[in-house]
Amino acid sequence: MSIINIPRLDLNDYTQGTAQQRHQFSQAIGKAFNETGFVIIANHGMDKTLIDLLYETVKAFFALPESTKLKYEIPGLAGQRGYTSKGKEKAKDAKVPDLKEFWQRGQDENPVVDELPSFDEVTGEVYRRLETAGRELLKAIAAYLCLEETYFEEKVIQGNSILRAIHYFPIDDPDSLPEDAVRAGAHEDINLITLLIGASADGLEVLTRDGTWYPVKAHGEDIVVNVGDMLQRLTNNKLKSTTHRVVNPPREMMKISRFSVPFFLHPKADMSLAALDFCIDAGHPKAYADVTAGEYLDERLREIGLKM
Ligand SMILES: O=C(O)CCC(=O)C(=O)O
Ligand SMILES: [Fe+2]
Repeated sequence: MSIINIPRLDLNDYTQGTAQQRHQFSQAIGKAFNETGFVIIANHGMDKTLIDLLYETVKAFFALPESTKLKYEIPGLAGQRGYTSKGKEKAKDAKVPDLKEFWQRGQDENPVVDELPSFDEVTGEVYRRLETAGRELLKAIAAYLCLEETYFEEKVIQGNSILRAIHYFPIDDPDSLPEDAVRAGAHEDINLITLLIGASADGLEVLTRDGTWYPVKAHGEDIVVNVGDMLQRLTNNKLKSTTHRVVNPPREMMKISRFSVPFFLHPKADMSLAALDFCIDAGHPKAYADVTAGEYLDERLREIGLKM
């Protein structure tokens, strides 16, 4: 039986807590990121009303006719803004694309959805709240690493973070699917950390160190936060970017859509991902070549089929 410990932490302990609570929060998130790469976070700054409004808005977008959605699929942007249609993105080593379509918004230059007047405002508000929560989490991680608490601040302010609203679309005839087709194939996230707003249905699983898959479920308004490859590179594998996937539901539930909204916290393109000195020693030789976040993002977008 695989043992996996995904602790639930209260972000208020860090943002409003005593010195001791702040220290405990940093140690707990660091330990979890060191062991499994995942935590559940409560009190992240988004209430139920905003999350419900977000899902309502996102569902309304994906319910638009395909021809309307395709107006917002903009060539040359590698899916980094606007709509990405079915069949475009696949996990790096997967043979077939994921069973999903999605919308991505960034810091600025986001296309406006003419058909849904509140779409930009609602997704923009969620973007800003998750960016704020993410910056606090990075402060706690910096403290765990014995860096200045503000180490990540100038690297992520006005960074390339992406809010992605995903629709795992209904499948009317599961027999028509290629054998390996899944909602989201096994992958690691590219960015520093990911903040995932609880999905509308089960399916998210993480790969434990002994090679078994373990379901992750956030309750209520809690969010799931995990380490991405950029933070793993920076810490020379001290913090783990754990493989995860979204499995298909049982056959009879394939007709039901699944929605989720991850926020991929990215730094600015010029941040160096070269391993921190103190993460390299005889037992932990330098594992990765020095690259910038921008170079690394480009390479990864090519691998998943979003960039030519
Ligand atoms: O839909 C989910 O629950 C997770 C999605 C995910 O892992 C991703 O988009 O990177
Ligand atoms: Fe992911």
